Amino acid sequence: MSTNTFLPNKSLTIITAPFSGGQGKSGVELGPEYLLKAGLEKDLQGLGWETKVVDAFNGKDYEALKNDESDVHGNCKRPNIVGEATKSVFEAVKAATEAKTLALTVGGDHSIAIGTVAGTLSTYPNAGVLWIDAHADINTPLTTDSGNLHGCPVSFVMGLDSHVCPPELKWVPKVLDPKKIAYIGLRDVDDGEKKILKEHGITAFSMYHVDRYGINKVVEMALAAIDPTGDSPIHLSYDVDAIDPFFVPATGTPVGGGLTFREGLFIAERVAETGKLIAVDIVECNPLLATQDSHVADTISTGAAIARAALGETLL
Ligand SMILES: NC(=[NH2+])NCCC[C@H](N)C(=O)O
Ligand SMILES: [Mn+2]
Ligand SMILES: [Mn+2]
Repeated sequence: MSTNTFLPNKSLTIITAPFSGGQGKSGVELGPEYLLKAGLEKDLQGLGWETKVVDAFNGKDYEALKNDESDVHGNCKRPNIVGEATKSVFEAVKAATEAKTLALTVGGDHSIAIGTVAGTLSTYPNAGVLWIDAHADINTPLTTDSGNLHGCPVSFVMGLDSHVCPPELKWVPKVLDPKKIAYIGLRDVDDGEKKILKEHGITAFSMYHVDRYGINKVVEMALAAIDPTGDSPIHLSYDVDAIDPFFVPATGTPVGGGLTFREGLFIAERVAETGKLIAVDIVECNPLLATQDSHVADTISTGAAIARAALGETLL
């Protein structure tokens, strides 16, 4: 029995997506390995979930392909491997959700959410997306300054500036309605992204709003925005850099002034409580960016704690 509206059983597919091609730094592909080594699967079984681990890439190693200098299209870096890897992630999430299991995808950088969000929406077209992040990740091939595709996943699933979409990403279904996403934790949003958020009327709560209203009110407002009628499944896409670098130091694009550890966990706890969560992404843990040993343990244990909270761990 499950207390989840959309799942007949507490059945979970853990999808590993060891991918770093959405940005330049090595190490974020080790996220899944570190989280699993820390006991994530056992912990989730302990919460009553029947688990299965699936490698989205079937053993294919994208790291060796990362240095191909010809893999560029306009401003976008490595569209070829991002296109291929995210397509595999899409298939894995689609299969997991179609099989009526909850899809927990462990990254990897946030570009993999091109595949996770598209996969979720293919099974549940009216799903709402909660995007927890310091960044909006809604740059398009035209607005991106860095060229890193982990800064662009939301724009691809929305189909923004699709006339300049790299050929390798043309497979991405343009399925995300701007009304069906809400952000929490923003504090480093590029000018072009601010314009997009405004133009499309996208619900976005920055750290200012967290301070202004408190995390509880912000989560309520975010949930109400993506699911006004109360019957949408929820996809939680969680970039660990939403949480302050004091707690999560080992991540590629840390930004100060973030969520506290408790605020970060509360979001996951509250989403679990809705009984409507059908997919989770945990991304951007990069153990190689630690400058002291405790940084790895802090970052990985926070990522694991978010996953456990989202899957029903409570304090009492
Ligand atoms: N998933 C992330 N950590 N994204 C960071 C993106 C940073 C910046 N806005 C960019 O587009 O490059
Ligand atoms: Mn981020
Ligand atoms: Mn992100």
